Amino acid sequence: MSESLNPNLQPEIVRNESGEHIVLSTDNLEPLHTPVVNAPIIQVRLLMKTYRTGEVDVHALNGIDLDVPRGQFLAIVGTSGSGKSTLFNILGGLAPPTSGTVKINGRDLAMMNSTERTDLRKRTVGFVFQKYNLLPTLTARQNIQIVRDIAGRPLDFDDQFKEVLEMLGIARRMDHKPRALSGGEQQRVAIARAIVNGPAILLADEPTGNLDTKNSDIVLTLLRDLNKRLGQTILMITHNPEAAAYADRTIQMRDGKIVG
Ligand SMILES: Nc1ncnc2c1ncn2[C@@H]1O[C@H](COP(=O)(O)OP(=O)(O)OP(=O)(O)O)[C@@H](O)[C@H]1O
Repeated sequence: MSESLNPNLQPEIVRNESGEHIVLSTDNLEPLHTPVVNAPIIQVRLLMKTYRTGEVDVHALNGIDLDVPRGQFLAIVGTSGSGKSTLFNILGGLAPPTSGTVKINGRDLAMMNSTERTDLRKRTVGFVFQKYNLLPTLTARQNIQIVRDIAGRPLDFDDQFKEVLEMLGIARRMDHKPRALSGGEQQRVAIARAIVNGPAILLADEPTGNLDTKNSDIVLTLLRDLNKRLGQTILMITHNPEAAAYADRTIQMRDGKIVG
């Protein structure tokens, strides 16, 4: 197992000397918001994904090259069917490419065994989806805690996570089940769940797709705060140019390629 996946070196949300919460990265145990001039945290080369449906090949990704520097907030826009979700799934280790390479933290996904890929999904990458995907029978607190329990690192909410919950504006909603929360609150619980293991990368697929303008603004502002204050690298898929405006950089996809 590589150093970056050593459980003793996994990213943590900790306090610095000024009492601020910061994220420590896996590979150098430096705060992620300290500029790191070496390799991009995500490096994609000549990525192809072809789906075969009957006799027809669909080239969902058609030669993607992409570098994402550590700590960047990147928006991925593009028309329906342009390959955004396919790219998202491959970057998160949820699906294999047909060819090409993806390196996360300098490690080639294709060279990882299934345990290492599971570790990647549990510790290095956090996911936020359009439909929140909270477990309906659990409270907000339990929805967040379960992720830490699975990783074998039970969470002390008060000590370790309270300020993050305050920042997300959901500290007083922790004992409610999802049905008692608004869509915006559910998405903020989903964001808390996605970052509770201190992942270096947050992948968000249409995180505001089900929200009204007011709640969209709240969620997007929070993502930007996470990026600026905690140094989280964020990749966000969106159809909405106003949402993309919250990011540092926007790439546009068309027909499985990056076109701008
Ligand atoms: N499992 C699959 N089998 C066959 N074709 C697929 C599969 N998944 C995606 N595709 C095709 O691959 C192409 C890219 O799809 P993808 O879902 O990545 O696009 P997208 O940009 O995320 O679209 P949307 O914005 O509508 O979610 C589309 O033509 C789609 O029909």
